Amino acid sequence: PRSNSNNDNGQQTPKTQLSHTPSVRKKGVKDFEFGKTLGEGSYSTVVAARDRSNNREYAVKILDKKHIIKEKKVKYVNIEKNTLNKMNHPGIVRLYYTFQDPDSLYFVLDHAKNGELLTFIKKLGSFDMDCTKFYAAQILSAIEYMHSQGVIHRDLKPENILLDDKMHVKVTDFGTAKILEQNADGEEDDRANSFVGTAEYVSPELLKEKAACKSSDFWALGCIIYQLIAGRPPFKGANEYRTFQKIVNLEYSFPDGFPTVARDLVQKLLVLNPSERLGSGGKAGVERLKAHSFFQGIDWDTLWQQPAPNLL
Ligand SMILES: NC(=O)c1nn(CC2CCNCC2)c2c1CCc1cnc(N=C3C=CCC=C3)nc1-2
Repeated sequence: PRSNSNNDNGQQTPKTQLSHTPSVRKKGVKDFEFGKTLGEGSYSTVVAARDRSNNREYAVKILDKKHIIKEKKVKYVNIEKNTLNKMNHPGIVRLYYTFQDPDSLYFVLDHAKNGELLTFIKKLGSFDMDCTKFYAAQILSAIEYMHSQGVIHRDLKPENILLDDKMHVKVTDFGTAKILEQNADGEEDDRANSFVGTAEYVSPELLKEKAACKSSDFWALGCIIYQLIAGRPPFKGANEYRTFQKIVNLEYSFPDGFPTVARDLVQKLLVLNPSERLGSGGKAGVERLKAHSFFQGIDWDTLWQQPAPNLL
């Protein structure tokens, strides 16, 4: 969590505002030189941008106010901003500050220059075990942190796992995340009933009970580890309905040559009952997952300081 002296600009304002201290000016569109479009959503566009004052590169998410209101997405936009504001971890895209103009909201975020993990899976076909272990460990480290902040991502997939200039993981797209503390009174979150993630990575409990839980992110991790090695996700039908059927019936198989230790881990993550999934059961559950022999050799304390293994 940021120190509470940070203003909207994410900049430190001196605790005692001395009279001669210049007031911190809010950034605006004119402070940036916008470049290529990185992605488009139904009510947002993400554009690479350079801050003219310090030449720093960002990804600026531009949200159209009229569209947000028309599509009744105000709640999602607030969830995304509140979630990102809570996050302070090397494996999660950082929100530096926000500003607005009459038509749009602007979220100034980390720019992950190497794009989506999916691009590298497609380019390479599959990852070797060292690369798979490193990226699975970084994704798990980011999930562990998110959960410690009471946040479930709910839509983890190789398209939302970005890679920065050091080829380290940057998880993004928290627009459909669930903040657990919002249901302090234990009320079922109505969004849990409406939102379903991306077909290939959605957990059986989200399909059957419409109840996302932390364990749903571990299910997605199992699908991603399988895909890093096999080059394709474990559950893929001719259409979304067929994919959902495969998931709830746990209908998948390992290709020949799938490493045994990875097979054992995936089998312990792709478990229909979320409470029996490896990783579930709070901190102790995550520690059991991190201790799995698949992660042998991973130093969790220095993981984010290590150079990424060479993918190519
Ligand atoms: N929805 C978002 O918040 C978001 N969307 N993108 C681009 C998407 C493209 C499709 N797959 C998911 C990401 C971003 C962000 C956060 C902030 C963010 C930071 N860096 C990048 N970098 C990219 C570099 C090359 C290609 C795509 C993205 N992208 C984003």
